[in-house]
Formats: sequence, structure tokens, C-alpha cells
Amino acid sequence: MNNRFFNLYSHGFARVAVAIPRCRIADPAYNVEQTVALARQAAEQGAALVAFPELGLSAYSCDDLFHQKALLDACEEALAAVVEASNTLPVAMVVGLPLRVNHQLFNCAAVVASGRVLGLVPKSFLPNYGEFYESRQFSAAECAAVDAIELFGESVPFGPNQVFEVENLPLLRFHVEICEDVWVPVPPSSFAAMAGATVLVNLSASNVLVGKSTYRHQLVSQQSARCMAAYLYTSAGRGESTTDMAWDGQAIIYEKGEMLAESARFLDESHIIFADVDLERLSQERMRATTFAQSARRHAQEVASFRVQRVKLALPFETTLPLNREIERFPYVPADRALRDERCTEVYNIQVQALIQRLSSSGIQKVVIGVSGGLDSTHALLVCAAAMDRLGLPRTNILAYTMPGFATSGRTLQQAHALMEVVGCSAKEIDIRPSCLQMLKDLGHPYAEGKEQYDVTFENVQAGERTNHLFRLANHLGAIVIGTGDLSELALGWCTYGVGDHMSHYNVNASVPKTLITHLVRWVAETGAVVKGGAEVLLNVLGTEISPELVPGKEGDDKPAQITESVIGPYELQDFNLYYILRYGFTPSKVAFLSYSAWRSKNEGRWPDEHGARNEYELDAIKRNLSIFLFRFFKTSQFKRSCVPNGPKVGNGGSLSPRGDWRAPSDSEATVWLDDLANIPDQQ
Ligand SMILES: Nc1ncnc2c1ncn2[C@@H]1O[C@H](COP(=O)(O)OP(=O)(O)OC[C@H]2O[C@@H]([n+]3cccc(C(=O)O)c3)[C@H](O)[C@@H]2O)[C@@H](O)[C@H]1O
Ligand SMILES: Nc1ncnc2c1ncn2[C@@H]1O[C@H](COP(=O)(O)OP(=O)(O)OP(=O)(O)O)[C@@H](O)[C@H]1O
Ligand SMILES: NC(=O)CC[C@H](N)C(=O)O
Repeated sequence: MNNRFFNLYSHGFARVAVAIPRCRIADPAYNVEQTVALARQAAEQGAALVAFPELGLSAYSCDDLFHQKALLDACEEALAAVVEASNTLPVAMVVGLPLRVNHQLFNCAAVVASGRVLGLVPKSFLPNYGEFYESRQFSAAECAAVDAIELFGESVPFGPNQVFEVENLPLLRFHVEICEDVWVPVPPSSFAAMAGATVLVNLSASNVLVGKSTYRHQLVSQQSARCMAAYLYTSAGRGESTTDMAWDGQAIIYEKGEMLAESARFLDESHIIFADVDLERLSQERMRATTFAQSARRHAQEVASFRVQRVKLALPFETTLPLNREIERFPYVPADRALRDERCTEVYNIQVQALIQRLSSSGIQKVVIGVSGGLDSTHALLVCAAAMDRLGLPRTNILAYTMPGFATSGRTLQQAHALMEVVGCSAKEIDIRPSCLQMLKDLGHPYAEGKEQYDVTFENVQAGERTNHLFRLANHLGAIVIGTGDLSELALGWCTYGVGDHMSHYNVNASVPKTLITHLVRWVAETGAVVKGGAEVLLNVLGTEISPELVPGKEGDDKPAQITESVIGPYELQDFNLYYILRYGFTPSKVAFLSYSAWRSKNEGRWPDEHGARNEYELDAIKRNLSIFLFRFFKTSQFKRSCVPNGPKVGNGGSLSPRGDWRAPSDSEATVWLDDLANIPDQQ
């Protein structure tokens, strides 16, 4: 078995931990015991990094006891014990202690790994207001006159501007700051991020006050977002002095503005939280947002002052280590109900606003749309209806046509009529078969002579005739043609080029993926937004097998002969692939690992609650469908995307417009992506 594939470290992730030991004031021997026990837990879980609270080896609330030699000596002994333990624990530890340097006392973080102190980081900003008196006992980092000290017989780098790199996991580069450091207008970690740190660690004490927990979340969320980094936050807990303050022991981990883990607060015992941080995603984000580098250039002097300390860790690279992080099945559709409702409202608003602007600026008040009774045209029709309402125009200004061809089923035809009626648009039916037959005759196609040759020409003649009718109707009636093709179809090249459903005057669906369209239509059915009393017909549309209906089924069979997803793969998998490849540029093997984490069992993870069929996929199915995606996306479909109609970008998952999000050559090879499939085992 290929264990490496099933190991999160193989895919640019790192497991990190934040630990909050129960402490005793001025009792380093006790505190180090608790600390090492938690570090052991972190190592057992395969974590590469674990952070402990500010001044954790002594306790934060020692006040003037910090000037007692016995306590300071004991803290150094405790640090030596941490170093000793690190010989057998393959995890980098960041612990807090008071440290004497040149007759001054510093509030320090010690970074310990592989039997060494890699570096010592003094606190830059000492709070001395309100309940804090740190300047009474400590000196700030800038007061230090040295950049290294002798400790345990070795020279150890000393200073705030240090980045620690795990050599055999080079994306893991971390920086350490201490509590108040992140509360100032420009925290030291901002410069560290620009100097290449992907993980920012904060050792805090932070007494608890009402509202403080929320504020810490805001700080950490913002700092991680702005720095495009992970942020690990500790605070002191049970055992600190309550003479004048109280402590809640809050641990939180964020990644680029998103919370990954949070501890309970006010616990009596030691506790630890873990998160699997996607370092590769952070690296990709920084590469894309080139203003990150511009900011680094503006602060070049400070950024250049960072020193890098390196260490190798004996991490569990070869074992199975599955991801312990929620990967949503539907990257475009949040499982959380409230978030989903918010997203649906927002997407409609964006699409409607975009169409309104186009109609207003062109001075055109009517739209032409082909209504098939399928999902995409249903959604586009709903957007048109909402736009007409907002413009104060009658819905009869939507000139909707259903155009049965050789393979249109009774079910979709009936659905199309029911839909147009419930929307209240102007509704007509045009039989395209005579004009298609004429074209097939002109082409000399065998179907014109009664032969059952259902090839791509046969298919595209129908798609083309529909488009031809729609454009000429638009000329004739003073309207624009509204496109319906969605993002997923464009990704896979699943549309008829040029004279076909590829073209329109304005495509409201251009950047909406199929899985989201499904939810938008369901949302309208549930909420009664846009169409009152339309639930039944919308649910029927949702319950219809997705098919282009271009090839007739068997005589008397009302089922479509073409099932789209049996050709191009399940949309739920292809949308997953699309999101991670388009948005983050991940390798196919990483996408497969994520997809496997999300889709391997229908009984794990959250589902959008009203979701219909619940599927699960084995690794071979994930790999097979990914292969279809890669070939179609990279090798055969870009020419269709190089010229697409105008249409709004709706989400950060990206659009495929060559004018915006996706510029790519139409004649590229797909080899590098297809070759990477070899890194995916066929079985779990
Ligand atoms: N790299 C390239 N650069 C420029 N042109 C290129 C090209 N590769 C092919 N071509 C040309 O393009 C043609 C292929 O493109 P195209 O004419 O579109 O035809 P094609 O992609 O072969 O067929 C359209 C497919 O989309 C499906 N479809 C159509 C309509 C709606 C839906 C739906 O469910 O939504 C699905 C339909 O079932 C069919 O399988 C080739 O015959 C060739 O002439
Ligand atoms: N019978 C039809 N009558 C009118 N327009 C049609 C018909 N079939 C297809 N079209 C037009 O061509 C577009 C593409 O067809 P396709 O079958 O891909 O879309 P759909 O049925 O709306 O959605 P989906 O692809 O999700 O089933 C439709 O959205 C519609 O605008
Ligand atoms: N230890 C500290 O630096 C505490 C100060 C910080 N503002 C807090 O309350 O979290």
C-alpha cells in the first residue's frame, strides 16, 4: 500500500497544536512536567509544532517574584528539561519563560527541537497599562544589546526577528511573538510573514474579561488573513493567580481568516487542540496576490533583518496519517444552512444586478431565452424574472421559447411549459425539427435519409438551430439572448461551440457551477423567492436526470439516451476538482487526497441537510473522474473558453472568462497533470 498518499504531510499540510497546561505559580518543576506531557501528546498525534502560553514555565502572574534568583534559576532548569525531552519527541515546541541576559530580564519564547534551543525570542511590546505592569520587571526586545547568548554551553540566537524552518518540511516556517505584540497597530508577525513565515505563533497570557474572547478571535482572524498565514494563539489558564485577574485558557488556530480549531474555555485541566494547516494553499495565495510582495518591498529593510534557524524533525512521513480537517463535499455550496442561505441571496443579487446593468446600458428592455425544462435554463429564467421585477418591467418582456427537437422528452417539454407559466413570462413553442432536417439534408447527413446516425453533427445541428432561432428572434423582437451555460460545463467543454449553447449576448450563469445552480433552484423552491407557488415545478426540474437531450432514446422509452454524468463524470466530483485546480492550482494527487477525504464515506462529514441523493466514492472512481476532468479541462476545452460571452463573476471559486480569471493557451498539453495521476493509488 502506498502509505505516503494517505499522509497529510505529502500534500502540503502540517499538523500543529496549541497546548494549555494546568500551571502552578512559581513552580517550574511542576509546570515543565505538564508541558512535556502535552508535548508528548502532540508528538503522538504526529504534530510538527506545539505552542505553550507566555511565561508558562514560571506562570505569568509571578509579579515581583520574577526578580527572585531561585525562580529564575529554576526556570532555566525547566527549559533544560524541555530540551532533554525534545531528544525523543519529534515536534518543535515553543515555551515561555523569564530569561536573564546581560543583567536584564526578558519575557521570552524558547523554540526547542531535536535536543536544541533553536532560538530565543524576547517580547517586543510590554503592556504597562490597566492591569499590566510588565515594564516593572522586564525589558523590551529592543533593549537587548546582543543577538545571541550562551545557553547550556551553546550559542543561541536571541532577538525578535527570527524565522524557524523545518528543513524537511520547507513550507513550515514559523515566527513567534508574545501576547501584546499582536495587539499593536503593526505586529512583528506582519514583517515575519513578509519574510516568509507561513505560521505565526503567539504565546499569550491574557487575563479574561467580558468580550475579550470575541476580540481575540477578531485579532487572530484578521492577522492570519492579512498575513496569508496560519495563526496559533495560546493563553494562560487554570492555576494563574486570581489576586486581581482571572484566566480562561483559550486556544485558537486560524488559517487565512478561517477558524480551524478552538478550545473550550475555563477548563480545570490541561488541554490541547490540533489543526491541519494547508501550507501549500497559503503559498499559492501569496503567489497569486502579488501585492503581498509589493508590501514586502516597501518594508525591505525590516524584512531583510530576519534570520532563519533550521531544524530537521523525525516526522511521521511514511505512515498513514489522514487529514483531520473538514473538507466540504461541495466547495461552492456551504453545508451550514445559514451560510448557504446567505450565499444564495448574494449570488442572485449579483446575477440580477449584472443583468440589470446590461439591459439599462444597452437601452434594451426585453430578453430572449431558450427554456428546456432543465436546470440551467430554469435558473437563468428565474434571474431574468427577478431582474424584470427590479427594473419595474413586466415579466412578459421575457420572451421564452421552448424548442423541442428529435430527443426532447415529454417530461422536460411539460416542465418547460409549466415553468414558463408559473414565472409569468411570454411563452412560445417552436418545433426545430423541420429546420434541423433541412440542415441535415443540406449536409448530406444520413439521418435525413432515415438512418439512425446519432453523431456529434446530429447533436450540434439541434443545439445550433436553437441558438440560431434565439439570435434571430432577438433581432426581430428587439431583445438580447440570455445565455444559460454554467461554469462546470465551460470547464469540461460540455457545450456546442459558436453556433450553439456556447454563445449568447449575455450569460448570467457563466461563473455559477452546476452544484450551486442545483442549490439555488432548490432554495427558490423552498423560500418562494421569485416565483410564488412554483415549488412543485422546480422540484420536478431538480428531480430530472441531467441530459442535453440531443440523441433520441429507444422507441416508447421516455428516458434520455444521453446521461450527461455518465460521459463527463458526476458534477459533484467535477465541481470539487474544478474548485481546487482553478482556485489554488493544486496537483491532481492533492486534489484526489482532498476529494477522498471529503467523499469516501457518505456517513462522515456534514451534508447540506436537504440534499437529495447522498453518494460516496472510492479512490478508483475519484481517480477515473479526475482523469476525465484533467483531459477535458487542460487539453480539449480551452478554445471554447477563449471566447465566451460577457457575464458576471459571482464567487472566489473563480470564473473562466479569458478577460478575467483564467487566461490560458488553447493548445496546451495536459501531460504534467495526467502524469501526476500515477501518484494516486487505485485502492485505499
Ligand atoms: N483546440 C481547438 N481549437 C479550435 N477549434 C477546435 C479545437 N478543438 C476542436 N475544435 C473544433 O471544435 C469542434 C468541437 O467543438 P463542438 O462543435 O462544440 O463539438 P463537441 O465539443 O465535439 O460537441 C459538443 C458536445 O457538447 C455536448 N453538449 C452540447 C450542448 C449542450 C450540452 C449540455 O448538456 O449542456 C452538451 C454534446 O452532447 C456534445 O457531446 C471540432 O469539431 C473542431 O471543429
Ligand atoms: N428543448 C429546448 N428548448 C429550448 N431551449 C433549449 C432546449 N434544449 C436546450 N435548450 C437551450 O440550450 C441550453 C443548453 O441545453 P442543456 O440541455 O445543456 O441545458 P439545460 O437543460 O437548461 O440544463 P442542464 O444542462 O443542466 O440540463 C438550455 O439551457 C436552453 O437554453
Ligand atoms: N500578556 C499580555 O501581553 C497581555 C496584554 C494583552 N493585551 C491581553 O490582554 O491579551
